[in-house]
Amino acid sequence: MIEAHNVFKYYGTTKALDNFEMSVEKNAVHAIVGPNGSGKSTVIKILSLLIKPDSGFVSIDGISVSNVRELKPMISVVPELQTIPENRTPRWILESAGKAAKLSREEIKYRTDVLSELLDITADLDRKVGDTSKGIKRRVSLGLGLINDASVILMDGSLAELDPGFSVKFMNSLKATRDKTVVLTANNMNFIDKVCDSVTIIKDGMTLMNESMLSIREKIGRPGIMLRVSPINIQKVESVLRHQIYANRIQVGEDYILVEVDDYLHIPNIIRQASAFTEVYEARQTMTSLEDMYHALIEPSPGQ
Ligand SMILES: Nc1ncnc2c1ncn2[C@@H]1O[C@H](COP(=O)(O)OP(=O)(O)OP(=O)(O)O)[C@@H](O)[C@H]1O
Repeated sequence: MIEAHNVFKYYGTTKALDNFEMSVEKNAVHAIVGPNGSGKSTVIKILSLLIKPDSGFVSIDGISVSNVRELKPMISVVPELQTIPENRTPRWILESAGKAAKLSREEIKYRTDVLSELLDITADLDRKVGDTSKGIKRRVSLGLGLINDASVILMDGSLAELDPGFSVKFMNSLKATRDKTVVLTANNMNFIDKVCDSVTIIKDGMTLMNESMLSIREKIGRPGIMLRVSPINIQKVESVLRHQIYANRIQVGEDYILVEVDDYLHIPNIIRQASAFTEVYEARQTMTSLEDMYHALIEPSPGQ
């Protein structure tokens, strides 16, 4: 639904995007992650039709981003916090945006009510934004991004300052509508893992990875167990475990053994075998996370 291929973008002599590639499926929630200055906002600005790529191809629903007039009604960008007027109420702000989007009076009323519920701002609807918390201001900005019911929602850091519980609930409600494609920038891997359908990892304007969470989970989702054990006989335990066909990777420290397996089913066997030779103080399931994968991609290994 959203395609970006061979995209280059310069600001003067600064190369912000360097052969950038991204594919996002229709109605997916997609995260762009990367270090500061890697080009995330530049991608969002191109999709928001605010700037043009220098070369390459970017399209939404098969329509090139150069076709601004056709694409504009399909896209909504969650505005930056500083654009939210402090001396107005959330109700006034949402209703004014509804009028600007040429919605009917009934639609404005309906959408303001629905959004207040979704954003959990009903109690603050008639207070001046300046008298409310930063979180409420954020929620109002999200409301502005949703008021015209566009099919593509762009969020550049728009979920910052919100408590994680709210962000996950909010995104899940958006996903439940099944008629919105959301592209967001975020750096909380736990949040991305919970709500996103796909991820692009970007560094220095280049795509390091563009994949669905499903295929990422297949790659990283190898279960394991961390055993905290007595140092006595630890080598014996290691040698026994290394002979087990289901123990894929074993890491041993002074007082721990970390074993990766194909299936959680094998974990009781591992605990049993370790307990036969040494004392096991703690057994904890582990899983390589999206965060681990991100750091492995972003941070070059020593010698590189
Ligand atoms: N208007 C501009 N003029 C000059 N250089 C710019 C401009 N906007 C961005 N850049 C540069 O382009 C590169 C990519 O910036 P961009 O804002 O897209 O990165 P980002 O990943 O969103 O960063 P952050 O996480 O810090 O917000 C950076 O080197 C940045 O300094």
